[in-house]
Amino acid sequence: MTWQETYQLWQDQKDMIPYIKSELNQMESDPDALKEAFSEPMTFGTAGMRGLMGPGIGRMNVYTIRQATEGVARFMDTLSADEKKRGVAISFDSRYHSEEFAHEAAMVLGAHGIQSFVFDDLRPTPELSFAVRHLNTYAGIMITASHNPKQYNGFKIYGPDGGQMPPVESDKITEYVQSATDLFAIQTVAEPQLREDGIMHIIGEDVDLPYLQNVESVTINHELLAEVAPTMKLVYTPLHGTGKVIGERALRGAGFKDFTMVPEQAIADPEFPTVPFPNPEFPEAFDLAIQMGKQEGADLLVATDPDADRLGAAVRLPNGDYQLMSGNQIASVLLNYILTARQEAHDLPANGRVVKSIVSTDLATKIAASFGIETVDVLTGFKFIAEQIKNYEETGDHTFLFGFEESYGYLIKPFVRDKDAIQSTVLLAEVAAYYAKRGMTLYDGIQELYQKYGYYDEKTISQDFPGLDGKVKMSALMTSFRDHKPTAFNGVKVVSTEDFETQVKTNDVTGETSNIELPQSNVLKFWLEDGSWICIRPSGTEPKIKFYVGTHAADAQTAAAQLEGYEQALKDYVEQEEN
Ligand SMILES: O=P([O-])(O)O[C@H]1O[C@H](COP(=O)(O)O)[C@@H](O)[C@H](O)[C@H]1O
Ligand SMILES: [Mg+2]
Repeated sequence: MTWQETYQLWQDQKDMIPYIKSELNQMESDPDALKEAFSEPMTFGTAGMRGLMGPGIGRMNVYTIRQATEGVARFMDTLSADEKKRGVAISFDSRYHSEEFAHEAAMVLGAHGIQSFVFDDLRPTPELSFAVRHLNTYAGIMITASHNPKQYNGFKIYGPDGGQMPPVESDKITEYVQSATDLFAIQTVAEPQLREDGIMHIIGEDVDLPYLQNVESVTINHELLAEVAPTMKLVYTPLHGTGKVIGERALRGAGFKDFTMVPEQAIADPEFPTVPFPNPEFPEAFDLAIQMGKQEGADLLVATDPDADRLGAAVRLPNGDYQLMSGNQIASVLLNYILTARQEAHDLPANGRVVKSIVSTDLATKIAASFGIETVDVLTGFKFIAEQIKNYEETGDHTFLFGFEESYGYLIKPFVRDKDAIQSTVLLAEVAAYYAKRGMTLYDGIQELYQKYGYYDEKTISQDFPGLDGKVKMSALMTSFRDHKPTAFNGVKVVSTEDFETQVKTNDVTGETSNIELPQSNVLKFWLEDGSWICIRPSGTEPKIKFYVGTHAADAQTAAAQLEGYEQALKDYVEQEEN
């Protein structure tokens, strides 16, 4: 079907939901938007299905939510009766239509006789992952577009282990989703009926409490907490999202009493009115927290994204200014603290493993190695970290110690199988307390690690490519990197290249090749003669290409200069290829 035919089909629908109908009418004057919305269906990317909201098969709306859930339901219809009976846990964030989409999903599942357990109000993504495990449901659905701009929404899908489904599973679901071709014929059962029949259940405090108990279990040094936590000054911002209730309770539970929430940002608001993007990766996310921190004299500022799986932090410097920490830095201090504590307690398993993505800092690998612990690199997407944990559990070969991604995602304990900004906030506050006791800040802590292991510096640069046209351009740029493969960056030779699409690693000096044992993905990683690396991949959650650079040196200035040189070389290359 051409996009025009699909569009016509939508226009011809007699009983379309009125607000979607009027949005459709408004789109008429914008042929580009129409083409984009009606050309290609939504697909599963790094973190489920995510896209702009609006009418069309390529947009997030009630009909595409019904279609995605119908896919899940058809898949569950193929399970054994016992498995199917376990049902699906559902949560949602503070975005426009999130609650509505969550309830639509329950109504579609209900039409298949599948039980749903829906949160009574917004809850974080990690709590949904926890709920799947705690309630022993067979799947989970989280309605969120995480930190994306307000026009977006998404559908994260979880398997029985509580992890986001890896490609093999999500491809299976996709087949079922695609089999539901008539979006307007998908059956739903009204909510009152579902509740009366005991098919739809509302959950809330009954999951909050055990989740918070588990969160408390990530704290390590209770003596230290009793001494330092009550007087440590913190500022917390949930950036208008789901962290507000749970985050506060988690911090209090760990003994942190002296903290303030940024009041404007403690209001769940789909407009995200106080930030350009509700993403702790962007320094602007900290503007209000910094103002408040200065008023309160706070030691530590923490920010979680709208679905509370990402965590950013800033620490007070002696001059009263605040220093933002990167995801890699936060992960490094957390990891070092965990390994040190476990070693001191003679509780560091020899088969322990740290799991991180291929675009995250090698400092972690170095820290872990100094404790005799191996680090495993996986593709971008926390689902791949969850997949490792599941494997370790099934085989008993390894013990999960810590997982993280540079994009502000960390997991300490596997009672959640996705990145968890709530448990990470609590442990990071404890680590801050530990340094405070030594007269240091978290920032001093990372400097100490650099002194010991070398200065690691990383940067992620994104270039936006919106629209259908953007997809073509991104693909052309990736092709350029393959066809006109750079041989050096800033005069430093490329010594090996990993192409995760062909799953081949090439030694560029000898020409030897070897296989990459990771799933296929459109990612390129160039390794340079000095141990630095440059990685390029289209984002799976936003219309952009991400360029990652990682380097290290014996001192901070050299590392920063190297990073700058590689960034410039990369920009020059892209500019040249684009012209
Ligand atoms: O957006 P979130 O917080 O759900 O996070 C999601 O997207 C991030 C960015 O992915 P990409 O680089 O493909 O855009 C991933 O690192 C993460 O694992 C995934 O859960
Ligand atoms: Mg998120």
